[in-house]
This record gives sequence, C-alpha cells and structure tokens, in this order.
Amino acid sequence: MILDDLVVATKSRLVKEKEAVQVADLKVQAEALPVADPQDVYDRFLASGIHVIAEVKKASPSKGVIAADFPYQEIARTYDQAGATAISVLTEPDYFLGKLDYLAEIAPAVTRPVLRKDFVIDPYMIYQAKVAGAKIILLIVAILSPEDLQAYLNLAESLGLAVLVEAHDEDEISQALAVGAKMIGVNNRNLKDFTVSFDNSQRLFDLVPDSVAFIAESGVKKPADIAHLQSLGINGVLIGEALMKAADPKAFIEAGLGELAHDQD
Ligand SMILES: O=P(O)(O)OC[C@@H](O)[C@@H](O)c1c[nH]c2ccccc12
Repeated sequence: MILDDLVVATKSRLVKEKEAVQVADLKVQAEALPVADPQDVYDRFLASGIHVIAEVKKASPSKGVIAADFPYQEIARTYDQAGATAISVLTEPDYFLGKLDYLAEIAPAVTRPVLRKDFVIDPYMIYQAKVAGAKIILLIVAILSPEDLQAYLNLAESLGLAVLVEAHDEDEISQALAVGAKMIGVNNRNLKDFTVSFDNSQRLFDLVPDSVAFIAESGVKKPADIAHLQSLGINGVLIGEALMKAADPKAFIEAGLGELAHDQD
C-alpha cells in the first residue's frame, strides 16, 4: 500500500539528508527557539464553529500534479486572509513534490500556525519542523509503533509544537487517545484504493471526547461539504486539492465558513 512506499522513500531520504546536516546542531538550534503552549493551537480548533486547515500541495499520489503553476507563498497568504485556522504545507518531495523550504518561506509570511505535512518517522524531522517555523506537525498512527508515537508526541509538545494525530480506524483512535492526542485527524481517503467517503469521520467521531479536536481530512470538494461535516459535530476540516484547484480559494473558504454562520442563525 501507498503508506509503505512513502515510509520507504522517507527512510532513504533521511539517510541522505542526515549525511549533509549535523543532526546534533539542528537539535541545539530547535531547542534554543521560544516554546509556545501547544494547547493554544488545540484551543483554536476547539473554539465553537468549524475550522479549516487549508493545504498547500503541488501534487499527490492519487492525483499526480495538481498545480503546475505553484505560487506557494501567494496561495498561503490567500488562505491566511480567507480565515483558515491553520495552513498545511506538504514537505514530502517524492510523492507530493513538497519541500521544507516552502514551509520555511510561508511560515513568516502568514499569521496562522503552519502544519508540517510529512511522514514523520524520526525525531530529526521534528527538530527540522521546529527550525523551519512550523507550529504543528502530523503524526500518522499507521506508520509508527506505539512507543515512537508517544515519544514523538512528547518531543513535539516539549518544543511547543502541537500535534495532529492521524488515525484510520477504531483501533488507531484508541492508540491516539492512549498517547494523549489533543487533536485527531481521520482521513476520509482510503490509502489502499484512494476512495473517499465521509462515513469514516462520521463513524469515528463518536469515539473522540469533546476535549480533543476532531479534524476530518481529505475529499472536501465544495463549500457545502464543509457544512455537511460540520453538521456531524466535528471541529475542523483539512482541505487540499479542491482549494488548490479553486478559481477563487478565498471565496471557497469564506462560503464554507459562511454556511456555518447561516446554520447557526
Ligand atoms: O486534497 P484533499 O483530498 O483535500 O486532502 C487533503 C489532505 O487531507 C491530504 O493531503 C492528506 C491527509 N492525510 C495525509 C497524510 C499525508 C499526506 C497527505 C495527507
């Protein structure tokens, strides 16, 4: 399955990167930076209403190149102005054509916390995220042992990074809760066959306590989908492709958030 391929690719990339970088220096650099309380990020998502994590993504394994023209900073600024609660930046190079440099350039140019979207399998990647200016990282339950999941979550939070823990089924939700995840994402895209269904979010939502932010990831095609997901009671949605392809991403986000205001009337 695709996740296995991604882990293999990430491992070989790390070997090369670590030859070029002094990992000990990176750690010192990361630890010298100011430490925010990650709870502040969690609280933003727990605040009433629906929250959008808008994703900067050039390509994906399921869709190939999404944005041939890729003015990443401008895209991120548009998301920022449209009222996204956080901005996700793909940094995985082989399958998503991402770069950590994109994140490093976007982070100082926006007001919202930036999420490093990658396949974190080594503490080195967490230090890198911190130094690049990320405020949130993704940890995927399916590719980590319970021990590593716990260790990486603790490490990230000790550096002041919030953690979005991605889970796919009941068992992974339990694992996420067991390590103390405060923000859980459920991917609506099945990574075995790439089919998308909101049923997964709907089914798993009930297993997550109210004090933990619940994010539905992938497959949002139109603003009305945001309203639908919101009606399930979830806290946030992570949207990539539809925003990258939208003629007017600002209007897309505003319409999604606006339908909320309308629903609440
Ligand atoms: O482009 P979409 O269907 O809106 O999906 C965004 C996001 O959820 C997706 O990119 C994603 C979800 N989990 C991931 C893990 C790694 C890489 C990417 C992802």
